[in-house]
Amino acid sequence: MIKPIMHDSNFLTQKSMTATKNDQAVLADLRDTLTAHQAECVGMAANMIGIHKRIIICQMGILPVILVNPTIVKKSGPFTTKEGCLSLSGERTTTRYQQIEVSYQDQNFNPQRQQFSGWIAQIIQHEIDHCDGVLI
Ligand SMILES: CSCC[C@H](NC=O)C(=O)O
Repeated sequence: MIKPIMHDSNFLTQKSMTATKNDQAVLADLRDTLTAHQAECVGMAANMIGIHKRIIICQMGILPVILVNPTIVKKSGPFTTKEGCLSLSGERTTTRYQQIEVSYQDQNFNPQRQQFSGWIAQIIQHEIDHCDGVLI
């Protein structure tokens, strides 16, 4: 189901909780909502649609990929950049890392560990920050 986008910074700065298999519906809602906003949005975290669970979705090429309970376990190559966010107005300067290694569960809740770099790594870092209540 397409959900409304949250803009309340009190809500968005709270930390999200560990997701479980009971949160399957959130995965579908994130897919539907990202698809509805794909012209202006490359990634979302569940709290952006009102759910404080650690679930993110990132546009990887044409494929939206879901990462459940993602954690950055390694990072290298810091750089400064500007980002926007569907939940905020304007762009803000932030520090990101070129390369990251992420442990997470996939959409079937199977454990995964994967390296990402460049633009996709940047989107994942932005969305994991959302899970921690950190806004750009
Ligand atoms: C560079 S990461 C930007 C991510 C942002 N989405 C919000 O969480 C967006 O503009 O899609």
